[in-house]
Amino acid sequence: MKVAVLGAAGGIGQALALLLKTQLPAGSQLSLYDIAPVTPGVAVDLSHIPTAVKIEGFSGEDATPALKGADVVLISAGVARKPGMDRSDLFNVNAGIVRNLIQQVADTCPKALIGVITNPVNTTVAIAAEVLKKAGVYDKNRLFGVTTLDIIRSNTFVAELKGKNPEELNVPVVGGHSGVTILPLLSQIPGVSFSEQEAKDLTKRIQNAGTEVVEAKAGGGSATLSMGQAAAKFGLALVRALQGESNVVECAYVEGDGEHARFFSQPLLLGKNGVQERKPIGTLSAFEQSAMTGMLDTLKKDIEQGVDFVK
Ligand SMILES: NC(=O)c1ccc[n+]([C@@H]2O[C@H](COP(=O)([O-])OP(=O)(O)OC[C@H]3O[C@@H](n4cnc5c(N)ncnc54)[C@H](O)[C@@H]3O)[C@@H](O)[C@H]2O)c1
Ligand SMILES: O=C(O)C[C@H](O)C(=O)O
Repeated sequence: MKVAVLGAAGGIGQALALLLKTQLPAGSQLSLYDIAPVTPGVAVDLSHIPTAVKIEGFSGEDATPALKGADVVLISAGVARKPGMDRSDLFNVNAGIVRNLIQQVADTCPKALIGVITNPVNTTVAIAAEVLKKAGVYDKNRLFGVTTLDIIRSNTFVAELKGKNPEELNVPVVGGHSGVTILPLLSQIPGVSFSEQEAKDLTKRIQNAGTEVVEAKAGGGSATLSMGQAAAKFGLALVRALQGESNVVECAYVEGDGEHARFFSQPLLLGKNGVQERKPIGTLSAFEQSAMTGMLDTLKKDIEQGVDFVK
């Protein structure tokens, strides 16, 4: 099993690489790539950790050596937000970066499962899909926008509010990954209930959690460590599914049947070929239903922007 991390010298990339070096199954290969010249050094540093995971690092303009034979590709290359910015403000720089890297994935490891972390995820995943389509290798079951951070944040915040063990919670979060498009389904948590006001306030906190970190870091970037953990959780789930483990279910932003929007985050059963089954999002509360209706225009515009960029 080979996992490639693109953007591996960055805040997320280094945290993710550390977690993968220590948690990938024995015998796996971990390949790091970033334009930053330090990347081979990051790999040397991690190589001294005594696990049976072989690691190598590459830098420069060409990601091909890192991508050769990759089964899973996780992409966090790109710029991060500063206070006062929306995720959509990252489009101008990150759209081109994602287009270029996905083109290299299409050329080198077209069958890999791809997890896009780079923001704005609502749009960069649409860019990735269109690039893969143009290259004739698009499989909608193999391309994911990584929204796991919204789930782990929801688990944490719900646990804090309700005195629960966060590790026993798994809050489904559907929609997209920015502002109002992030919709935690708080009504579906077994054994936990919320007043109308609690549900409203908590939903808002989850939607603004990225901004909470951006403001706290005061110009020093956005979430990197919690995102490293989230990306590792998602990447390891893909690996477990590829290895034949059953009942691997994670929420992620994928192309579905278009019932709500072309791309939509929902619970997915993962298998050897990526998405094995798109699970229904279940019954929504009146508040969630209205939030869902309210987000769709924004989400569809975000997707359209990505499609237009590649046209
Ligand atoms: N999906 C999510 O939930 C989520 C969460 C947090 C951050 N993000 C996004 O992840 C991205 C990375 O965040 P970060 O904090 O790691 O940023 P960072 O600046 O710390 O790291 C980004 C890395 O990308 C590299 N890079 C830039 N252009 C590249 C290219 N063309 N090819 C290869 N590497 C390139 C840089 O050298 C840098 O090492 C941002 O877009 C951020 O908004 C997404
Ligand atoms: O908020 C950001 O810009 C980064 C990321 O999408 C997050 O949710 O923390």
